[in-house]
Amino acid sequence: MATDYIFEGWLGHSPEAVKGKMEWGAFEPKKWEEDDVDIQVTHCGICGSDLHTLRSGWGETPYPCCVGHEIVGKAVRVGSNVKDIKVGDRVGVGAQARSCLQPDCPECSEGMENHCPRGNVNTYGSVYPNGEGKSYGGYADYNRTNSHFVFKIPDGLSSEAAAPMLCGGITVFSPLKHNGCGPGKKVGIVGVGGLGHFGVLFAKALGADKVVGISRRISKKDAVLALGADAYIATEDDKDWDKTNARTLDLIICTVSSSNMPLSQYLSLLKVNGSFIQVGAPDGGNLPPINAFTLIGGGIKVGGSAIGSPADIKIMLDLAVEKKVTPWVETRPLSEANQAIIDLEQGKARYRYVLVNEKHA
Ligand SMILES: NC(=O)c1ccc[n+]([C@@H]2O[C@H](COP(=O)([O-])OP(=O)(O)OC[C@H]3O[C@@H](n4cnc5c(N)ncnc54)[C@H](O)[C@@H]3O)[C@@H](O)[C@H]2O)c1
Ligand SMILES: [Zn+2]
Repeated sequence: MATDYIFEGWLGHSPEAVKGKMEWGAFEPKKWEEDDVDIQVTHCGICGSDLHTLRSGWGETPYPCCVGHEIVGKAVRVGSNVKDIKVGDRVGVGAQARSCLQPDCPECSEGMENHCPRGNVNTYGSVYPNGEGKSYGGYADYNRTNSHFVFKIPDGLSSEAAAPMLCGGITVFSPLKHNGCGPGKKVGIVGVGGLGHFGVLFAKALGADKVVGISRRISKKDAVLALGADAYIATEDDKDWDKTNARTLDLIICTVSSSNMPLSQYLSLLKVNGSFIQVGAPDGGNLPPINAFTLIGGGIKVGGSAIGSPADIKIMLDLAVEKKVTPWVETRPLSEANQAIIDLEQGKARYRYVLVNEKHA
């Protein structure tokens, strides 16, 4: 197989990159190992995390950094240890590129690689252990990732639909699945952006009785109902929304990453024994304070969730085919990635931008 391609992509060199200042350039992928797959990238979704990382919102990013962790493309080089992927297969990579995968790791050996506390490497902006290099994401021509975190894309899914599922989709699918979303349950999704729109789609696909989209303005109502939500709450436009809807939901998934969101009011929407799962990740990490009596009096639980395991990603992709889950995607040329991140920051995406690599698609 030919291995004479070069790794090039959009590189952020400083926090200014988030203002549309990424520059095209070459990068050195991780050192090749026989567990790896090289992917000729055709599609890459734009996740809110790309913006946090470009601006060093979660701590100093190791620039230069090529973001993008919703990658789909063609396998062009496959290591000799890799069993289930062939050259030519259509494959994808999400937000995780490595975990320790050791038999004595409770998380890895029990299918929770996404929570592995040692040797975890993000698809971009991480440093591999043992001098293998840095990780670089999918706003690029090629990507190199350990095959444990490379997924075959089922025939029933288009590449532009599958790409954003690999981070945006799994990040809501996993907490929905693990917190009882299904028949008989009423589920709220707070923040209807990329993740939130997947929250509505997957809560319906999992069979929830009622799915409520919760966002700030009334202007998104028709679109969110068209996505499949049964009801909509506009927290800045509906008067007394928290009182009218108090104790109506079994589960809330919150995708908002603002440190001053009305958290106590969101919690008041939960029934006794209800769960609130935070997936939005604010710059700096802080959420608004929670009053103990809100938790005690309401008998509610607050938790968090990180992306999803490889096993859950496969289950999600199969469910998406079976239930014909169709994300609302707007494709943008990879050459215009800088404008696309500006537009996402300004809230223009409806609901996920997917970059298409004109050279390979
Ligand atoms: N937990 C994880 O593993 C994980 C994985 C992926 C992304 N994330 C994080 O999730 C967050 C959302 O990512 P995304 O890709 O959906 O971003 P996005 O920009 O597509 O969507 C965010 C949405 O939240 C809305 N919003 C912002 N402030 C709000 C507020 N105060 N009230 C209600 N809505 C508000 C915005 O209008 C937007 O629609 C980001 O912080 C991202 O880093 C976490
Ligand atoms: Zn992401």
